[in-house]
Amino acid sequence: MMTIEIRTVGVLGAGQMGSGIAQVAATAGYTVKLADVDLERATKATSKIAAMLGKLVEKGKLTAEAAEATAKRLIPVAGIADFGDCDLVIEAATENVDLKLKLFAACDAAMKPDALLASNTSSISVTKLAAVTKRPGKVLGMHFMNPVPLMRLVEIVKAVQTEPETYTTIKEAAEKMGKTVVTSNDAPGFLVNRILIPMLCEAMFAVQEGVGTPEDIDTGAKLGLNPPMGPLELADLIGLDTVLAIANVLYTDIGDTKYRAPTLLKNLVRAGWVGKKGGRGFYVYDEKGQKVPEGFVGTITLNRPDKLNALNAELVGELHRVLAEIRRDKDLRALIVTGAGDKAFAAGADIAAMSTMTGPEAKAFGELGHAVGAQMETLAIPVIAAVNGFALGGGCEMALACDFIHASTKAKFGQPEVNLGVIPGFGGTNRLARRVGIGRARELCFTGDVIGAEEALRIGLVNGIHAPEELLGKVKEIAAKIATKGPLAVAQAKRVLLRGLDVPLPTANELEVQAFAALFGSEDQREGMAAFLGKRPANFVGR
Ligand SMILES: CC/C=C\C/C=C/C(=O)SCCNC(=O)CCNC(=O)[C@H](O)C(C)(C)COP(=O)(O)OP(=O)(O)OC[C@H]1O[C@@H](n2cnc3c(N)ncnc32)[C@H](O)[C@@H]1OP(=O)(O)O
Repeated sequence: MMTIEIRTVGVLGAGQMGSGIAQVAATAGYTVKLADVDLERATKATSKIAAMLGKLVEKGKLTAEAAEATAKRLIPVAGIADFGDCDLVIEAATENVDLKLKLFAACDAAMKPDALLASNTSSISVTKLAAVTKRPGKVLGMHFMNPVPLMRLVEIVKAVQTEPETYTTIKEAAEKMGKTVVTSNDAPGFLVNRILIPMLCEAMFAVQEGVGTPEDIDTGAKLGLNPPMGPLELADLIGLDTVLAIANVLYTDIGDTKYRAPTLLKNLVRAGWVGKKGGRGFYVYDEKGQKVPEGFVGTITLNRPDKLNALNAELVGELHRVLAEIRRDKDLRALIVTGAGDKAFAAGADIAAMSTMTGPEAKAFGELGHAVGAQMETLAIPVIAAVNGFALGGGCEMALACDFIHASTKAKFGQPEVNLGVIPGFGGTNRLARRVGIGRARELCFTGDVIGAEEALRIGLVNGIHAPEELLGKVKEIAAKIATKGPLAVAQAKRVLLRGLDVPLPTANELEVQAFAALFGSEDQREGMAAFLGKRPANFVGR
């Protein structure tokens, strides 16, 4: 039987995998039509690939001429309808069986009869995909590894219906793209994921059962077994949603409980912590995809949930002690303050305790709260409030003493002290006025009104609001991002921003100039600028 000669390759899906496949196919000399849900996405991905090629030129791995010719071979298209002249289409959409079946039927309808159709699926039955087409003999699996341009393997998966000529042609195409081919029959997980996914899940079971930390598990695997990355790092790179989808296919199709997904994996995916692409999985990543070192972000939890974390002398005193300890910790780069339970950050100073206080006792209590506020404001590291519920009275005041506030959508803020015949006593009146303006602060303090998260966002009391289950994760991401920056610079920015509030602008500007100059000559200033010029991420040490 005659087989088609491959000149034009269609790639469906312009995400990480599809873009990688388009890049290696174009580099191999094929004309590549790249499609996604719309032309805009395909065009964006094509530009990104061109930029990647540019980087290879800078690194001396590709000539400028070759990069230009490769980029010219990449054509973004509006959709599947543009695949009519393609000799081979490689589908690289999300790992979802219903979606892939739909896309396969649509590709089949749009493509010329003798063209070949491949799926980059990592687990879905290729036989099932072939069966929805009118060309089942011309269908097979072409499973590239991530990142496609760097990974040498392509796993070719033969559907039951795949004709030998289809296999041979695709194998040659994969080899032309610089890949080594292994061949698998159509079975759940094929060859690579049949081995890999249970291994990744086993590492997750070990975390779930408390056998070891993610760091120890990854280090143990790397140094003991010699793969380039640990199983949890790899799971984060693949995407935890993808790992879960494949684990579910293995479990459902093979029917053996040894393939079940760990609850921990399911929960991380439910939380939206899908790994590197989402900024958080087993590890936290900054916007450049760099892993943020653990231990740089601390969390204080106000922990008296049966009283909605109401602040009595014991709790405020403990807070004072812990903050003094944090001040001595040279490793911390950001601090989060939040409340225990799902109802309150802190519903105020403890009314029962205050109800019997004399004037001097109230003064001492107020001064303790002020001392805590001052500690938070003058720490060298940023303090972020993650307000997970009620932040009333003293609770709102504690949040205001933090550098900035993020809140859950069900958070409530207010200074309701006037209802009790008193006024804020932990710095709330003046900090609230500085945060939201004197008029709004007056209204809140005079009426005792309690406002919701949306209103708090609108008036600038909080910087962002998030679904309750996402709040802490989002705040940790922000703290983790700060932890990657120059600690001395962050500390100076915090100091100048705070002190600048209380002095005339010329004095504030003078403070800024002094702080700016003081940073020069520090290791971090030299490192930050050298890293930029060297086109590499900076590694700040806080000196
Ligand atoms: C020197 C002075 C220093 C600083 C000045 C600061 C002053 C203040 O902060 S004054 C307090 C301001 N806060 C308030 O007025 C809020 C009081 N709380 C409430 O209005 C409600 O609890 C709520 C609307 C926040 C929630 O209502 P609900 O969902 O119905 O919960 P409960 O009321 O049943 O609360 C559960 C539990 O927590 C106790 N609790 C709540 N807030 C406080 C508080 N501020 N002080 C002491 N205890 C508090 C509440 O009594 C319940 O306890 P029991 O289950 O034992 O009854």
